[in-house]
Amino acid sequence: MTQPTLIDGKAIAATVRDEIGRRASELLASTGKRPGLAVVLVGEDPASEVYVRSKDRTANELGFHSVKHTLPASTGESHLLELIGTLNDDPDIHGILVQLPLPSHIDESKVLRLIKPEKDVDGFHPVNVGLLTSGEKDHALIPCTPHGSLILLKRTLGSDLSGLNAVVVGRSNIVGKPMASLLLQESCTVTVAHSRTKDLPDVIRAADIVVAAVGRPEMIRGDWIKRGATVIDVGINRLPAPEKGEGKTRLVGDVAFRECQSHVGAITPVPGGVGPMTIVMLMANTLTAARRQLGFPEDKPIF
Ligand SMILES: Nc1nc2c(c(=O)[nH]1)N[C@@H](CN(C=O)c1ccc(C(=O)N[C@@H](CCC(=O)O)C(=O)O)cc1)CN2
Ligand SMILES: [Mg+2]
Repeated sequence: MTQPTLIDGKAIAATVRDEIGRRASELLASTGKRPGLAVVLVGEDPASEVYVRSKDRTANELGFHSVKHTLPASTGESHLLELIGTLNDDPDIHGILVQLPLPSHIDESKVLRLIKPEKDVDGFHPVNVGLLTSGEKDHALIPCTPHGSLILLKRTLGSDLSGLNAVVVGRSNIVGKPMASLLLQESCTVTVAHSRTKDLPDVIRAADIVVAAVGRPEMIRGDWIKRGATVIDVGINRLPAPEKGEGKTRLVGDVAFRECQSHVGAITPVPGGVGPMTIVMLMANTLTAARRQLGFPEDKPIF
């Protein structure tokens, strides 16, 4: 049994992060300014708290100006909108991120639409979505998880993905749809599969590239994946793990990892695959946003 290539998201994220650090230092030397990031968390979801802490810490480690706004779950929508307005007007803040999900009494799309598109480092504003889907991605801010996933694919398969059959499983605004747009722009033949797709195993069996973003633990079985395919598992599902002790949990992806090992070409682990890329691409977007706002846009996108 040949071992598949394990796509090491942690190691690849570290190289991207080094490059961001270098470019942030250059920016500081030429403008006296640091990229500024504001991260907003509403509520006490433990996973969101971990992600927000990690974003704030990474920004600080890179020498960015970083502010964290932690608001109680009872925060009213108008209060959150007011905070976004203040951050939109703050010249030291180049990137604004509102951690999702928001509490159910807040209209998520209303909040995301208020963020200035040039500060929308999540790439969720309709202006950025439009730029990405209309083939103007060099002027957009691209959602972090799909952008990071594309970098993992290119580091694994090389920069030319044209003609490959890609199946994206999941049609969310934050992963599935932007991932499909990115792969289409790489001239892949793209299929977006979802909960209503007929004969899902057979659809996936045709794929050279599988991007799994369904949010259902190990839903995609090993025998659905063709020999030699590259698998990007975006799923992060926390399951009880009593074998590790009382109350303990373990993380699994959307793909049954062990069933794939005998025949896939390359696969991302969970954890340690796509997750670390999400955080680092947020830093890349913050740097890009800062350069544009300070009048130093890159000649071409950094990544
Ligand atoms: N505003 C946003 N909200 C959310 C996003 C997003 O991109 N923007 N994505 C997810 C959560 N997320 C970042 O916010 C995120 C998820 C996972 C990881 C990560 O590094 N995962 C690790 C495992 C971590 C663990 O042990 O729990 C890994 O996969 O190795 C980073 C960021 C939803 N919300
Ligand atoms: Mg994400």
